[in-house]
Amino acid sequence: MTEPLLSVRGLTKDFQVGTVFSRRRVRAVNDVSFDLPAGRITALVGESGSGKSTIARCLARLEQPSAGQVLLDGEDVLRTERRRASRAYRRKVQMVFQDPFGSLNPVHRIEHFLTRALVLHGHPATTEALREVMTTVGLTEDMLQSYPHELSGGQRQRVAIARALAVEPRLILADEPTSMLDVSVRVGVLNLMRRLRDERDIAMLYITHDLGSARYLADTTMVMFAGELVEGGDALAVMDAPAHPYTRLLLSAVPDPEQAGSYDPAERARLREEILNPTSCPYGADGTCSRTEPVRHIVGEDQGQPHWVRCHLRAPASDIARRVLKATDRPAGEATHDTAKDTEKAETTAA
Ligand SMILES: Nc1ncnc2c1ncn2[C@@H]1O[C@H](COP(=O)(O)OP(=O)(O)OP(=O)(O)O)[C@@H](O)[C@H]1O
Repeated sequence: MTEPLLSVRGLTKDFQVGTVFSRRRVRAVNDVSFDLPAGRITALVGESGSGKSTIARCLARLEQPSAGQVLLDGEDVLRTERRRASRAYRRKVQMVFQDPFGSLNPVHRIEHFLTRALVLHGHPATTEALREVMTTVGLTEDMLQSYPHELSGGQRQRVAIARALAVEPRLILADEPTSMLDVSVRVGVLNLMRRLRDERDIAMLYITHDLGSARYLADTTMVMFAGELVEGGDALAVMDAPAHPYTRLLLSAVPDPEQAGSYDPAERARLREEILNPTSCPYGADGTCSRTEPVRHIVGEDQGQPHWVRCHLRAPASDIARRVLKATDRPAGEATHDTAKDTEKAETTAA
């Protein structure tokens, strides 16, 4: 088995919120570990506020993790580049933001964004280089002279991907890259990501709350709930045989176009009840999962689709590690990220 390109170990992120008089800590990400192999798309799915963007922002070094390791090619960059990421790290790990409108400054032509990315990372911004990167993302060379408002949302997101690609990254962190796009152009961006994986061996972390697109695009899927990873593995295995009550709840919201009546509000209500009901799901009010951490174990072997889940309900009794967790705040409130500022920070804070 080949080494993963990037490994995350025990990643934890706390935010301080509130006023000077009522400071409190919000744990947005708690002890998360996973690998991102080259040439694979890994989807990170979960509802709003579950901590997906915080993970991406920690990996892009826009946020400083509170604890954990981020190993790029086996080297813990949080130790070796403690204060801020090196230029080499930023070149290898690029981020594409959700908002294709906010991430491109309207006063500049497209050529400016790509030239700037190339120059910042030490590549000559030749006409040939610009043409190549535009062609790769399915845009024409004449669009280099356009302003962002002259392009469609889908085209703008392709420019954002082109900007990331210009520096020849090995990992792209794509945070809801299609959620602001019209359905008709979404699939084009998803297909572009797939092509980049296949042709350039790029690793991708695809963050989404759209399970349909995760199923369409991803090789591996990880499910995030309240700051923790609860289930993961082969994308089809997770989607076809979800083991965690929360994954089943998420999937129950996705209608199957080939199956009439597949969106069943009564079934969805039952699943929600299963999560909230202390006798059926320890994530509920009896708090088993907040007192003792469920260990990862494998499910679905009997159906030939093994993947992992962290759930007391699914654990054989012998598997349950009775490790007492520190009391942690659960995520609350809304994140306020400014895409334009983030883009600028991601570009310019290279050491
Ligand atoms: N800068 C911040 N300051 C305080 N709390 C934050 C900050 N950024 C995120 N959070 C909190 O951390 C939690 C996780 O937020 P995050 O944006 O990572 O979730 P998400 O799963 O990406 O949601 P969405 O899909 O809505 O973007 C939320 O409760 C959020 O309010």
